[in-house]
Amino acid sequence: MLKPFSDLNPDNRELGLVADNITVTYRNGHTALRQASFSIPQGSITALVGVNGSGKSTLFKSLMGFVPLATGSVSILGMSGAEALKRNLVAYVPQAEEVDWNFPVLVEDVVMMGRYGHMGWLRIPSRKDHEMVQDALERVNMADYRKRQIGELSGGQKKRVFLARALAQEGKVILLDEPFTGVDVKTEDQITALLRELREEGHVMLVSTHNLGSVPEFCDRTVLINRTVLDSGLTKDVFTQANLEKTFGGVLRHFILGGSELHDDDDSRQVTVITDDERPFVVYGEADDGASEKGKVDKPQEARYD
Ligand SMILES: Nc1ncnc2c1ncn2[C@@H]1O[C@H](COP(=O)(O)OP(=O)(O)OP(=O)(O)O)[C@@H](O)[C@H]1O
Repeated sequence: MLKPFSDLNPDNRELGLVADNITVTYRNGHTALRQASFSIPQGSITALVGVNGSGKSTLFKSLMGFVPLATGSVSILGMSGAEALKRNLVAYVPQAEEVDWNFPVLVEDVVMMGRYGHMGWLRIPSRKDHEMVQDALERVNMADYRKRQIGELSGGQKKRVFLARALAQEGKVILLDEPFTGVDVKTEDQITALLRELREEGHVMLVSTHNLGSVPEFCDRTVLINRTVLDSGLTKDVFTQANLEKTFGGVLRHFILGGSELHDDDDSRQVTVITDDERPFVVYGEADDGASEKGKVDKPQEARYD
């Protein structure tokens, strides 16, 4: 079990993650994020949603201190971003493409890397470090794989190992860059169940995803991004059809099923399927009904491309 937030100043327990007016310009002069601001409280899961190249990974890198800020600041659990990173409070689960899977390292060694910040400079693991690694692997159901080479695992298993590394680190803020890409539905469900548990324990999670259908299912908050923050807040307020169309523009696939394709009577209701090519976001109701039922479908069949 992870430690409670007892080591934090009691005045700061409510504060989660605040990005205030942050701008990131890469060395080639490209500004990937401009004046982006949002805030999320503790005990929440926030979806980070935007098209390819909209700056999601750049935002994660700026929160991790991997790229410098041209403007603005980051505050984490009431302290500066730099202080929170120094105190090992922020854990990062990278995109699969960012990891060199040919590097010969065992699963348990990857998870032990999460403990480095808790060890002395000789990096000799203590009994507690070994216990934390074992607990973390058990929590993601990967304990049986701990002596396996990381490169030999499936995509979903690798994701779970990196999630275990974040747990072993005891990060209070966990940044997950596309944790569901290349993952089957069972693993996705396991990961979302774990994220829900971590939310109950008060963690702050920011999850980038193209899996639009899963956002209303488990993310209580949403940040919409396209080189800046377009909107942020509670998912029920922000994750609307109109906002998604604004965020994705023409990139999104958009199907509408209605009339005789859906009903054998004169029912006027229709199903709107919005997809970024992973699991779609489905809106059911009258044509202009913003308060429609929302859910997921695995595969839109016989859909008319709109
Ligand atoms: N190291 C870099 N140097 C210069 N430009 C970069 C660098 N990394 C990313 N970019 C550019 O910044 C923009 C944002 O990229 P980023 O990787 O943050 O997008 P993303 O939203 O994570 O995309 P995806 O959904 O494809 O993962 C893109 O135009 C990208 O080409």
